[in-house]
Amino acid sequence: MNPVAGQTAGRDRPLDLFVEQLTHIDCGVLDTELGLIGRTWLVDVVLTGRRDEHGMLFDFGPAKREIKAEIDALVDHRLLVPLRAPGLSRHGDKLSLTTADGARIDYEGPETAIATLDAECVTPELLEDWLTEHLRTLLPTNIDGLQLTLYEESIPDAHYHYCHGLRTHDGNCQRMGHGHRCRVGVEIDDQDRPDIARDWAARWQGIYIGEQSDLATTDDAGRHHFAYTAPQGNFALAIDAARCVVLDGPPTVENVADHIAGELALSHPGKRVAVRAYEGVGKGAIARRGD
Ligand SMILES: Nc1nc2c(c(=O)[nH]1)N=C([C@H](O)[C@H](O)COP(=O)(O)OP(=O)(O)OP(=O)(O)O)CN2
Repeated sequence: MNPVAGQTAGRDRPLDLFVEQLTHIDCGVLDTELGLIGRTWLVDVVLTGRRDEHGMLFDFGPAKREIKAEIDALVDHRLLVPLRAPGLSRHGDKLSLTTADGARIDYEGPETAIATLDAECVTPELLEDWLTEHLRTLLPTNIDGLQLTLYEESIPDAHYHYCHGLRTHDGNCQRMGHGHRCRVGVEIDDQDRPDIARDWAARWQGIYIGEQSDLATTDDAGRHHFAYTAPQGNFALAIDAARCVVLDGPPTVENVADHIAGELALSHPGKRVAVRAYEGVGKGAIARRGD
């Protein structure tokens, strides 16, 4: 058979196009069991369809750009709210969650900072289905299948989850209550110390990192009330003070790394301390003391 004619005829055969780690979703999640928890999910995408006249299902350039942009717009740097979660109530911009252990979290933020889902609990599987429904309309007509897979970065050792908001950030990081799942590494006198990193990570599961100047008050129930106004709107959060770390400056990853290094320098006097803190996947800051 003429090979060119064969390729043209073969265009009717469906096949899959995949993009691994097309994007990362960094978000906060309200959860009846866990309270406010920072999450980072990697996203793989598989498209199923038939080749067009260029021999492609969907040019990687626009495919990656358009799908990532839509996922970012829908959930990245937002607080994900499962509207049927036990203990959750919503009045306008105000959300309140009483967790399974009786702690109460109050949150207020503009519509652009949250994503509401008709669910009791936010899971990667639920988000895969929800995002798939929203993304279908973007796809060219030669594509009839879309499969998203959300999963956590494989981190063999220490990692923690936190939420925060960077009031002065000109992008979506200004949204209070978005979060991350991050690895952390510690060296003392140039020796890797996974045991110390693990101890630190164990204390930082599900924390909120705030800035002192955004801490308006602490109430009689022991909750910190953070509040600020950023370009996207007014944000407020009331949450158990025991789940908060309050920094002198903005909760950037540089300041987080420096905070951990400072604490470790106090408990390891005379030693060289290095902390490698991540923010989500593949990026972060290294802070050193005692050099
Ligand atoms: N030097 C720093 N820059 C930024 C910090 C920081 O701590 N130090 N933090 C942020 C935000 O908190 C944000 O959560 C991280 O943003 P990023 O992952 O870059 O977000 P994007 O969605 O824009 O990037 P993608 O590559 O699309 O995931 C911002 N900057």
